[in-house]
Amino acid sequence: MSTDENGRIRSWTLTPSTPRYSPPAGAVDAHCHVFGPMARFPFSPKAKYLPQDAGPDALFALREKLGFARSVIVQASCHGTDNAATLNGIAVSGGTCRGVAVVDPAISDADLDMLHAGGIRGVRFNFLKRLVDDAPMDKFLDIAKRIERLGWHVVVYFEADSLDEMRPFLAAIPVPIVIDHMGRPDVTQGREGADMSAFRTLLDGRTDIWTKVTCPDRLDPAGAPYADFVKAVRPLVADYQDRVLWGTDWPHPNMETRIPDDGGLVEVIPQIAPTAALQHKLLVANPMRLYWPEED
Ligand SMILES: O=C(O)/C=C(\CC(=O)C(=O)O)C(=O)O
Repeated sequence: MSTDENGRIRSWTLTPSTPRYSPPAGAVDAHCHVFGPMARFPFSPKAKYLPQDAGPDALFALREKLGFARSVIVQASCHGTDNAATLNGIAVSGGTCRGVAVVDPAISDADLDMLHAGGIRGVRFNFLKRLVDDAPMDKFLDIAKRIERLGWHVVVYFEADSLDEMRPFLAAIPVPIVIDHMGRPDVTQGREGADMSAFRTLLDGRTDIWTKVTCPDRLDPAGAPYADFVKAVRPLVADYQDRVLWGTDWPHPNMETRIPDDGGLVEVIPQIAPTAALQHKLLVANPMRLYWPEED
């Protein structure tokens, strides 16, 4: 763990390995964040963690090293509902980033339009109590209805033990849904364990629910090379191949005691998506359809 003299935490490695696996041309990292830089983009007073700066330059350097061409910057809870840092990351990317915002339920239509012009293509609803103080389903549903005209989707972050209470809420959302990190299943239960089975039932209920097959570092307690994650997730990628996304999750918020090697995370890709066709869907075709539909 690295904490600086101001108590700001670094949850990412400064020396990632170069992966042996090379992603296909045009690969998209569909889940990453930027933190600050704080001097320009202060953190929210409600932030549950205070990270060191992890701005667009560091994101782009890592992306280059890992062999990715584009990124989807997901607004992290430490920036609250002020999306300025995310918009800045998109603005300086020369068209190679799009984003997912977190918005105040009272946001105006004009401000939603501004977010769209800035490259935002979805809104994130975070239900993790350790990250946010409240998650009002009725207000989230209202936002989900209001973003339909923009062609956006929602990204929902919850943990496996709350899946049942999420079902009616998810069923009422009128736009495509992307579930972060498969709703955080216990991957040690295996491919047919209770968590994975419940999650598959959710995916089977609607063809426009997508998921990010991300975060072996968060989900597999044994750590690299993440054997349980691979065993549980590979069948999911095969069975739902047109609605899976992959991302680094850099700079790995709250992972300061178990900082992953980003190169090692990339090595997991060919294990969960073992053919070139699956890799192309996971890393190029699927994220392009969702985030750059005009190029599809
Ligand atoms: O980045 C992630 O995917 C996961 C996070 C952080 C997060 O979501 C946030 O700060 O908004 C987590 O589990 O702590």
